[in-house]
Amino acid sequence: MNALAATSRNFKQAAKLLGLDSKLEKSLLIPFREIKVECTIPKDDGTLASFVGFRVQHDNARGPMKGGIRYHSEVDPDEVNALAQLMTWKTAVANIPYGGAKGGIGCSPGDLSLSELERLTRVFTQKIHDLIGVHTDVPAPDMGTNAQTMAWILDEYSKFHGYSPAIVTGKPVDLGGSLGRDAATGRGVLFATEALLAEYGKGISGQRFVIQGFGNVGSWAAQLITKAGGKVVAVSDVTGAIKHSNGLDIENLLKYSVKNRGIKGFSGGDAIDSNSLLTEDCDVLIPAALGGVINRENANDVRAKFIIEAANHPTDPEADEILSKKGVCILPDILANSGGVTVSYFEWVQNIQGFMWDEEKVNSELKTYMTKGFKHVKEMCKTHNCDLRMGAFTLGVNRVARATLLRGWEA
Ligand SMILES: NC(=O)C1=CN([C@@H]2O[C@H](COP(=O)(O)OP(=O)(O)OC[C@H]3O[C@@H](n4cnc5c(N)ncnc54)[C@H](O)[C@@H]3O)[C@@H](O)[C@H]2O)C=CC1
Ligand SMILES: O=C(O)CCC(=O)C(=O)O
Repeated sequence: MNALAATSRNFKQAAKLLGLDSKLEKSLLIPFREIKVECTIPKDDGTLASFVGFRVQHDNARGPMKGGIRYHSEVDPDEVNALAQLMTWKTAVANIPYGGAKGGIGCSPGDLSLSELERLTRVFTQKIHDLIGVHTDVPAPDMGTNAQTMAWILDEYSKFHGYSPAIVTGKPVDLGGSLGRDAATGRGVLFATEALLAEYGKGISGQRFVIQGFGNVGSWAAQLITKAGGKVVAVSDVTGAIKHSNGLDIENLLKYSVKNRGIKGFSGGDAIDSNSLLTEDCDVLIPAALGGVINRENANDVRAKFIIEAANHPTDPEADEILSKKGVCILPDILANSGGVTVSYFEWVQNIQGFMWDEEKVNSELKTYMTKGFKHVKEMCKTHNCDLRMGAFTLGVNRVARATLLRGWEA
């Protein structure tokens, strides 16, 4: 099932549980605005290369639209649409004053030089600068983009609108980025996992984790879980997968992967087939890369007892049903990975106030938001007698629906 069909299906199920009016349901599903732009750049060798960039602004009932920008070869309009919709429900679950948006450019960032990436980012910003804004739509990093990408957007946007650090979050600390944003999604994953395991009388310590993806989210999650006493027994990235039943040395794996642009060839474990990573024996599985990776093809073979969705929409609805029958507990993306956008919110607040927080305050506020989010989701599970995914969807959709009704429609 494609990402948009899957996300819309979850939304519709939540709308049904909430008894939403059908016209309101329809209006919440349709994106506010979909932008598609052509981005042509000269390559370093003088030839031209053309790419297509997207920004989908899904909903702004609760505040400025917010969401990352992805650079990946598989970026397509349906996927960006689904990811924008997920951002709307995610910001509502986190209870931060934002709506949802997402952007992307269909490209392979690993095949572009730094200066080509800079030109591409600047051209994309030129094409969308009058449709984003500090109080309308605030981009951030996602797969294939990082703090440097945000710095280029900030600089290009500021040429048109004057110096505007709050136009993006996840930017370098030297340009007004927040301390703790880099680690925030992984740290939020840790806090959410702790909250979930505590329900089962368990802690991080002693649990065996498998993590798919070793980029920003996966590598931070791995480091923080290890520090908290968990054992990361297998990891994969786009270059390969590696396993060590006594726990991988994450610090050395990170050093190796930075130096070698991937984990392939790391000698501190056994190489395994990337396709088998998700079905490795473990207590907790953390997909932290692409969407749709847990599906009807492999769901039956998943051996984890818990799945923490650090990636966006890693689990297909068909897999959801299979896993539920197997008794696997899934902490859904719109709660599990909301730490990133939550600290993005803290960054935006700091930029607007012109006052920087120390890292301790960022991390402790993040813990408060993640713990509250988990508690509110559990309350919705009780009210609607549903699983955590529907608990999170009903919480998010209900908050957005209430804001929409309160604002009303122009006569
Ligand atoms: N960066 C952030 O703050 C947030 C990211 N997310 C989600 O987390 C996921 C990961 O994002 P980032 O870590 O930021 O991206 P990233 O670009 O920093 O890292 C992505 C990782 O996934 C790996 N990967 C790509 N294809 C793979 C494959 N076929 N098999 C295994 N690994 C593969 C890459 O090698 C890399 O290690 C995405 O789904 C993103 O939407 C969600 C919330 C916030
Ligand atoms: O930090 C943000 O604004 C958005 C992060 C993001 O794209 C996501 O949560 O999927």
